[in-house]
Amino acid sequence: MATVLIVDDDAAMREGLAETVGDLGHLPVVAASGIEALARLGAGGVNAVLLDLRMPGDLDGMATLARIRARPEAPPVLVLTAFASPANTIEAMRLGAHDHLTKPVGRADLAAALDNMLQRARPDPVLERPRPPGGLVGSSEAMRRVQKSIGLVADGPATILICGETGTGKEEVARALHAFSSRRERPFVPVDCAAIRPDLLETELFGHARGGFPGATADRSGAFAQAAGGTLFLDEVGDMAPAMQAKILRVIQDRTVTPIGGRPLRIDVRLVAATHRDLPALVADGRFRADLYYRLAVVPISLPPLRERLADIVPLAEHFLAAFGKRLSAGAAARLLAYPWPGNVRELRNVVERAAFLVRGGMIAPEEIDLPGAPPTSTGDPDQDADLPGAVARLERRMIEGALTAEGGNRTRAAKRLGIQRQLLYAKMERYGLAADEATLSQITTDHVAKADSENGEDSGNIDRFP
Ligand SMILES: Nc1ncnc2c1ncn2[C@@H]1O[C@H](COP(=O)(O)OP(=O)(O)OP(=O)(O)O)[C@@H](O)[C@H]1O
Repeated sequence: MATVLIVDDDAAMREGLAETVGDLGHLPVVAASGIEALARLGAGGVNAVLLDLRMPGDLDGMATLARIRARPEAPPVLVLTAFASPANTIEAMRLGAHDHLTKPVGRADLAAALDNMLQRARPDPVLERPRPPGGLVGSSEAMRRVQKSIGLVADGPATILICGETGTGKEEVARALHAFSSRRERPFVPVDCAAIRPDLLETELFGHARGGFPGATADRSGAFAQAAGGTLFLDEVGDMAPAMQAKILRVIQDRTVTPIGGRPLRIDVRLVAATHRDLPALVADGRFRADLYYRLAVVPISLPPLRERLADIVPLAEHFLAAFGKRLSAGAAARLLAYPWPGNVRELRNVVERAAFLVRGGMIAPEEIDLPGAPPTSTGDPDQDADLPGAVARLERRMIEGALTAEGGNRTRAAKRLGIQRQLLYAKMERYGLAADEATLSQITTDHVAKADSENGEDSGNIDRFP
């Protein structure tokens, strides 16, 4: 049995969590604020902490997390929030959170997280001022995994390899790695290795000395020197010619670069590389050096294509439209959800920005979304749209929202009402961005559901207690 400190300013949530922690065989102790939590920790004996992020007062959840993790022998901290954002996910992981879960947290998820955190604690607290918010939009499971990885590795020295189809946001991830690292005040220098002629790439990366080759009339610093103290982003590294691959490998091994015709310089640069190619396949074909691959892929981060993270489509579109002060209609959102996005986020951005430029009103209608191969069809009433996948997606989303509302947020009963398995309901909620839909779910309180559950005599092992 472990002693688990629950820190939440919401009494109902605190008590609901305490009950579940007790049911799971542990001893819950509660604190209503960060100050109270620190005082309780000072008394000793706490094995793990469940921490709400959004708390009033000077010591909010993030500051409390930093203070807890700065303690000697800090217990592991699981962050729970109804307001997950890319920035607070990355920041919490960077500050040493064991994990970052969005409320509602199901009993099974809580049990698994507690088991896991009680088995191993992460040391190495990092105490620094808050970071700028990242530009990485997305709350799909895949994107949250990426955000957590960024938080875990941003401050370290490891070389990162980001893989993903074109337009999935690899450069955006590289920028977030830099923005959340201790190097953020220093330059972030991107170099697109595929866009620069092979014979010019060496100068571009390493620079040259005056007279280093005919026509070199002055010294020129390369990208490695320009990124000193910061991050060098080598995009499309899979397109690099073999000779250049050998040179980059040498730079990584020796931590020095030699400008053409110049003397070796020691460098302090964090290297982040990206490719849309299948590098292991290129290695197998002998077209990419295996030794360089292993040096680059110390920490691999994989970005799935947008069609596999449907929950990100509407938030991304809204994010791009917000710059124009415009919004998506439900019908337009349904059309975006039904399209496969071969060009990924870049294509989505182009499509919605084109609509924003061309539409005078504040709301983008379905027929104003111009998608390749899908003739715009609408009478203006979303229900009259002729595109079947869009209409089906819209109906499905509406039915799920209706069932969740009717069942007070209880997913087990909502799934029953809809006649589908609970797992399928979860998948669909994720797909339509309903899992993170605060408006729908965060208003439903713990005791409301706990009461409904007890009235219905549900098996508590199957019930999500924290809607
Ligand atoms: N998660 C995200 N949040 C906000 N904007 C994003 C996100 N992902 C991608 N974008 C935007 O989509 C566009 C394409 O992203 P990016 O250039 O990072 O993709 P990429 O994978 O590096 O593309 P390529 O393979 O062509 O180099 C950019 O305008 C970027 O700002």
